[in-house]
Amino acid sequence: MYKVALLPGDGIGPEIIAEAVKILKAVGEKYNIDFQFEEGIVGGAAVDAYGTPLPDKVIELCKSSDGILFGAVGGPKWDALPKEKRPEQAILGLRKSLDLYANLRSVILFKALADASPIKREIIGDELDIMIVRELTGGLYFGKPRGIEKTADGVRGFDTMEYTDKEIKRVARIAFEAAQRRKKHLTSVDKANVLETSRLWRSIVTEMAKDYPDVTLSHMYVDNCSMQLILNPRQFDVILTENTFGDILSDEASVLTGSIGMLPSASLGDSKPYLYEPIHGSAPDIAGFGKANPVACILSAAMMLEYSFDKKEAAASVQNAVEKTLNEGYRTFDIQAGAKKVVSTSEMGDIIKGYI
Ligand SMILES: NC(=O)c1ccc[n+]([C@@H]2O[C@H](COP(=O)([O-])OP(=O)(O)OC[C@H]3O[C@@H](n4cnc5c(N)ncnc54)[C@H](O)[C@@H]3O)[C@@H](O)[C@H]2O)c1
Ligand SMILES: CC(C)[C@H](C(=O)O)[C@@H](O)C(=O)O
Ligand SMILES: [Mg+2]
Repeated sequence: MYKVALLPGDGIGPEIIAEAVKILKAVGEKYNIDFQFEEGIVGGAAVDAYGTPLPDKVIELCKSSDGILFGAVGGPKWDALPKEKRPEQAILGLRKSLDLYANLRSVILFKALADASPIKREIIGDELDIMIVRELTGGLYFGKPRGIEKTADGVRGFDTMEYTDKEIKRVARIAFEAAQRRKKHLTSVDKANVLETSRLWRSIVTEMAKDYPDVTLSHMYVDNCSMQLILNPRQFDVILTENTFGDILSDEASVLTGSIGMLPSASLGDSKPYLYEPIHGSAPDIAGFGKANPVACILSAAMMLEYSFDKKEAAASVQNAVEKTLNEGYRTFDIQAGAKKVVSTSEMGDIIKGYI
């Protein structure tokens, strides 16, 4: 029996979580896996209900679970709140309090979606499989001091970008090991021509490469990487980068696959529970219309089957069901190119479920 904490959040969060649960239940029946689901209120919904985006009882629920499936948080309703009350604190707080320092963002182009990508076919090819390993609990997101303060002649806003050797080593180890299981090529992305944290990052990653002689390591500046992802995406296997760069590069990389609604992620640490979430946000512009693509959330659930429960066959069945659905021409509105039929969020979930 696996206890799964469901944290739907705001906007399209509840819509996509409902589809992922549908798929997990179907997988459970087929592969004889028992799930016990328990829901927690986070983000703007929790601000409205409890006055805080991440209630203590949700952290307790997560700590007592075997896996956490997170939807998305945020929206215009809560944008003017002070930082501690913003819905985004829910996901930032969970990552930090569970020490989930490595975020694996899987960038896979399904063959059927090659025409949904705005990148020319000859550049993107038929298949694309990049793994972005994003550091998740350090850098600008959590560095101190930070703030906004009055000065003699105006106002000053400041953030701190910081990394320790230990923080760099632990996430780099995960990236080297991921490369070992894949095509054995690691690109470490930094801004070592300007930033001190990047210079430390580069020297540590270079030193560590000696322990992974089967992995080819290269370094790339982040500005060049943002260009190379569009110019020649097939050069990449595993990309390792710090928190802010990884946030930006992964949204960019998602476009290669046709839509940000296709990209799942797994947030891992030294101990379980791990957390799984699509890389996209709460998409307030389409929330409530049944237009959200549930695939990123469904594939996040598949990552949970693999990384938290070691159910590789069940995880592969979800991946295959998504592939069959796309091959049959079913599409949500964000990936319409080549569609035989454009379907709603819940119809997409039903069709995928049918192929489990
Ligand atoms: N992990 C999270 O909870 C998370 C991640 C990113 C942004 N956010 C928050 O979400 C809110 C909206 O942010 P944003 O608009 O910058 O980013 P977003 O990812 O929510 O949306 C960007 C664009 O992508 C589209 N999109 C996103 N997911 C989609 C899906 N599954 N199917 C189809 N289209 C999809 C949206 O409609 C929108 O046009 C903000 O409050 C932001 O802070 C939360
Ligand atoms: C909502 C926000 C805090 C979050 C981040 O910046 O990490 C999101 O953009 C993401 O990519 O998961
Ligand atoms: Mg982001």
